Amino acid sequence: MYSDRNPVPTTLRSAEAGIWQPPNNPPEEGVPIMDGAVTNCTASSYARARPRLCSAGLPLSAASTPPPHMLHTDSMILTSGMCAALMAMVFFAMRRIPGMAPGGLYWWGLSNAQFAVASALLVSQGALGLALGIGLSSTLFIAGMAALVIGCREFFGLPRYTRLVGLTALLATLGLLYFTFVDNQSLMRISLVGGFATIVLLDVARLCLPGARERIMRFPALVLGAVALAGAALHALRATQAGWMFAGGAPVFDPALLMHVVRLYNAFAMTALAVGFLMLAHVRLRASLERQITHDALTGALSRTGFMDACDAILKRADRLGRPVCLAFIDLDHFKTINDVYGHFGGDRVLEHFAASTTRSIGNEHAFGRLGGEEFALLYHNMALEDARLHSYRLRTDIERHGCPSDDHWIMYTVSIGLVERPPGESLSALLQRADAALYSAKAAGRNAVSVGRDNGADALVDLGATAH
Ligand SMILES: Nc1nc2c(ncn2[C@@H]2O[C@H](COP(=O)(O)OP(=O)(O)OP(=O)(O)O)[C@@H](O)[C@H]2O)c(=O)[nH]1
Repeated sequence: MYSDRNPVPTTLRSAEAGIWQPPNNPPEEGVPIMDGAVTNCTASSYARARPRLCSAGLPLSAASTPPPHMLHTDSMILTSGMCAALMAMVFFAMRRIPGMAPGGLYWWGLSNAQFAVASALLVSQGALGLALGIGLSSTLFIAGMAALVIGCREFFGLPRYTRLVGLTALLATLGLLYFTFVDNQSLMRISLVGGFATIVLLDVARLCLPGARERIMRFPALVLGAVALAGAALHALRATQAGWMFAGGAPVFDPALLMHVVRLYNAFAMTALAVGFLMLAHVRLRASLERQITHDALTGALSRTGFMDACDAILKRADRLGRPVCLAFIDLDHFKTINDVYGHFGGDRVLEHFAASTTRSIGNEHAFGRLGGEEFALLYHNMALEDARLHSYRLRTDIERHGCPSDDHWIMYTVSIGLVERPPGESLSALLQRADAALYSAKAAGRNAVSVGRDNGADALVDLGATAH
């Protein structure tokens, strides 16, 4: 039935591919949609070809209604545009959560808003004409892609290169406008937009995939990387083929089919990328909230809650493996006086200095936390009493000798430490009480001291510093 003089109508060819294109919504001007005689079908030639649907045995009513098993590209683009609009609202709303503002959310919101408008323009191209339908929607698509990659760079804490990305997007847009209004060349438009999308998606994949190394980011990072890589491959293929055809080469893949696949990909990817970014933002928000609960904001040491949780885990492990555990209760001496002399800010510097010095002096397997004010605790895991006493002694003497650097002077301060070893099976609260009692002894003995508490409740004061009084 079909020949070079009477080629297969687009609807039927697309139907073979499982993709339905409504006959009264012609493909982009000048895009070759058929092999054989009609190699450069325009809207008008498409309109001329339309009656052949009927002569091909397909009634017009059937041709204008998508068969139920096929995909309707315009509906998909419109649906994904609506999803993009919703996602934009979600990103802008999330941005208001404290601490989330510099996480790329503004750019992702902007990008989704641009995709939403671009989708609406794209599906209305029949009614809006070339300028708004193709020109503006492609411009918005380019701008959305630029915002997407800037958001990614900001999220991962890298330089945003806003000017470079913006300049590249501007050049692509100028080329697009030239090949729309000055020299109407759809193949060059496809090349430009596809080339720009390829670069952006490759960069997004390059930025996201390393995030998969972090356990909590693995899933969204892999999803984003895979979607971006697939998109980069598709856009690169279409852009290369369009450039090749512009240079006079014959198409390797069916251009109409490729166009539909890319459009379907874009419709799917807009939502997939937005959901992926949302998952990344959620992971970041969760980690930040967890850190706020488990860590002290001023010193970076574990908070009381974080310390208790870490102690529970360490004690369970120690019981299971039969390992020794010691607990040191540490209090900064005369801290009220430090505040009075150096101000609250000076006192804060001392707290930060002590936490940093202690953290530096212990490994990751021990737990160190700020229990409140100027009180800290250190749980030594897999360390017998003598080693823990030596560490406590060194910590006390280092603090006493070096003090805390401040603007133009040193704030000298000391610490008192109560140390106990845990007999197997002792509860955390009992251990804490004994360490507190040992600390009380160190304070009572004049401060700047390490007091070791014994199992039977007696304290053995083992070391007093030079400045103790
Ligand atoms: N700068 C600063 N001061 C704090 C902070 N939290 C608690 N403080 C102060 O720490 C001081 C603790 O004073 P005290 O409990 O009397 O203890 P002290 O002066 O260290 O005396 P001793 O423990 O007996 O040596 C109080 O003045 C609190 O205001 C903080 O986060 N920053």
